Amino acid sequence: MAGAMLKGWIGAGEAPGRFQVVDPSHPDLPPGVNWHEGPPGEGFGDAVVQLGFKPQMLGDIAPGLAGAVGAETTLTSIMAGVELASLRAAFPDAGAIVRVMPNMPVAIGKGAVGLIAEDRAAPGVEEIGALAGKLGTAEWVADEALIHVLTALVGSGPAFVYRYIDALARGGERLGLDADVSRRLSLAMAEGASALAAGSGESPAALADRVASPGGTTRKGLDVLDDGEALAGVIGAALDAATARAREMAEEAKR
Ligand SMILES: NC(=O)C1=CN([C@@H]2O[C@H](COP(=O)(O)OP(=O)(O)OC[C@H]3O[C@@H](n4cnc5c(N)ncnc54)[C@H](OP(=O)(O)O)[C@@H]3O)[C@@H](O)[C@H]2O)C=CC1
Ligand SMILES: O=C(O)[C@@H]1CCC=N1
Repeated sequence: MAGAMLKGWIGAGEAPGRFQVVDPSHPDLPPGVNWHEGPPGEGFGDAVVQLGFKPQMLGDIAPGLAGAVGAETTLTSIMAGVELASLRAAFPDAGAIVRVMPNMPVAIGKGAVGLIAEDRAAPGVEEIGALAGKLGTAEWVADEALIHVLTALVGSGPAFVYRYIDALARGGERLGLDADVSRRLSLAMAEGASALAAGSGESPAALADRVASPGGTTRKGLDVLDDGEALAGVIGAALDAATARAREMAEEAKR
């Protein structure tokens, strides 16, 4: 995920030399990005430090980093579940702390990013919002419980959309289309429908009705999706499950 953000920032015009990656194994990095095996001996100073490893690794990795994170350092974390209080406990000397919840489309500047800060007024926090804005659409929330929801909606969301597109493609194939043709057209349809909705003043719900010509094909299909709130029910249940897992991960990070 952190690599996708790096790609997004460089694609948005940020100089690769601005970025320093700290990772004991040497990852494949875009040309010009700097790599370090460990944190700088003199500390991170006034840099923005983003934690991009798995939440389950916090307990192992934080002790080796915390000494390099001082009051001038702005700390950000993209870890699902790990709450601000857990980050503060692991990095007691950090300056501002911000949680950033991105998703994979940040790599092409089309991300959706949720943010919450320990203190919105702290120095360095506005810069994090501006950096997130370069990756797509960024929104601050004030209640940390909502970051768990955004983890499901925004972070996991692309996977749910990919399942939907895959189901469309498989449906087309079942009805006789060549598999590759069905996949290409399903993707193009989903991309076009999203782009049109994003640029329209109308809600997706209203647009769905506009596609449905009276007595036509779309209404018949919508009737299936809407019957007993079938689609809303299943998507809602997926969001519930993913949000519940984020909350569970928050508890795990406190142990
Ligand atoms: N995948 C997604 O769409 C999203 C993920 N997230 C969050 O992003 C984080 C990463 O997830 P994801 O990218 O899926 O998982 P990955 O396993 O792909 O990424 C983990 C990263 O951590 C690095 N890493 C491992 N050990 C260390 C270490 N000791 N010090 C520094 N870096 C280390 C790995 O580097 P290497 O490969 O070189 O070992 C790798 O780049 C998680 O916290 C997740 O919750 C948030 C939103 C969306
Ligand atoms: O699946 C996960 O836990 C991470 C967080 C959101 C997307 N991927």
